[in-house]
Amino acid sequence: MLRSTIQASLRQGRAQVNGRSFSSGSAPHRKVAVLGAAGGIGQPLSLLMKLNPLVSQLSLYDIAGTPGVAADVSHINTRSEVTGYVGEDQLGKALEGCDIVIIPAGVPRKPGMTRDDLFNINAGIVKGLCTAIAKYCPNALVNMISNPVNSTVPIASEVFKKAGTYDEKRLFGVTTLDVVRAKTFYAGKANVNVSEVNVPVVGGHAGITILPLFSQATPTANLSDEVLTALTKRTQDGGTEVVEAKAGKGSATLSMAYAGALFADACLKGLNGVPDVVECSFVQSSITELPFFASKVRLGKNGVEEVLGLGALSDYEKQGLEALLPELKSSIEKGIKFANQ
Ligand SMILES: NC(=O)c1ccc[n+]([C@@H]2O[C@H](COP(=O)([O-])OP(=O)(O)OC[C@H]3O[C@@H](n4cnc5c(N)ncnc54)[C@H](O)[C@@H]3O)[C@@H](O)[C@H]2O)c1
Ligand SMILES: O=C(O)C[C@H](O)C(=O)O
Repeated sequence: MLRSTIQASLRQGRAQVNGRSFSSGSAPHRKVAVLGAAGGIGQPLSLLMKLNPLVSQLSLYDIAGTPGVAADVSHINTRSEVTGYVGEDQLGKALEGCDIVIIPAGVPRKPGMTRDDLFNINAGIVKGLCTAIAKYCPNALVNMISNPVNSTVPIASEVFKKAGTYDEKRLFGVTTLDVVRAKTFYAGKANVNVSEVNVPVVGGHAGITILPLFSQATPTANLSDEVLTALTKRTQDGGTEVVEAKAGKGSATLSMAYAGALFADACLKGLNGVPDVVECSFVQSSITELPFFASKVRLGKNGVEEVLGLGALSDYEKQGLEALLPELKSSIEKGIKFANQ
């Protein structure tokens, strides 16, 4: 995964693509943009994308502060060329020719807020950025990090539909942090090596809409119902745990940058033809009655290659699925309505 790719890059300047090893210079050209690159997530995410040998051009955009971030990151002796863009006038140049656009632009939560409380500010930011994506890089894969993801992804889809550029295979809500948390918390309770753990997390990205499927976790462990309930709640409240610990100074940034870099790396591998790249993501879906849903997704040369089903659920998980559908439905509808106002 990302860690081994980075290690390979640092040691040898080589990248693995589709089972073949390229020197960094001969891996396919890939331009990646980070929108919101000077922020709490944006800065460490820009650093991690600079370390990824699959990226040849790294475009860092924000409304302020990007020249400094770009100058700093650009001194790292890895493959990609870094350019900073600041202000709306430069957004087009930042986006032109992008293969992947990662969006962590927008305000984070403070204690006592829900992700939906961010809607009023972030919905407009996302709408503006997606309008520009439709114009300047309509074929890019979009990795949406800005909250509330359950609404910002539907907003993006409507903006792209209106522009005539919507391709459901290319739009992703980034839910990787939920998977990262579920793996970490599970490994602690199951007493297994965290690097070997896999746990699908489905649904959406807010409170009870986050549904970790610990019944499918590997390596298997015989955990009591009480422990499984506690693990589920901790995963659902992981973001709030960080918001409260930061006490008014924002939400998860470092773990999110890690998760965002993992997901972008998976998208790059898919684009480059690496087989069997599977990650959970909030995408257009028909596996439930809702138009968007997070589940395992197989990534390929055009983005989403296959949305995988939920698999067998425990009774507890079935109840969780029933309980999350109304909230997720209303968040999706809120995003769609906003985009069409
Ligand atoms: N999907 C997830 O799992 C996840 C995890 C953590 C945080 N988030 C979300 O990510 C977002 C960013 O969080 P953060 O901690 O980095 O916030 P931050 O305030 O530290 O950074 C946000 C950045 O966005 C920039 N920005 C604002 N408007 C912009 C615009 N129109 N164009 C480009 N850039 C713009 C700001 O200048 C700032 O640099 C929040 O909405 C947060 O809730 C999502
Ligand atoms: O919790 C938040 O507001 C940020 C993010 O969605 C997270 O899960 O950490």
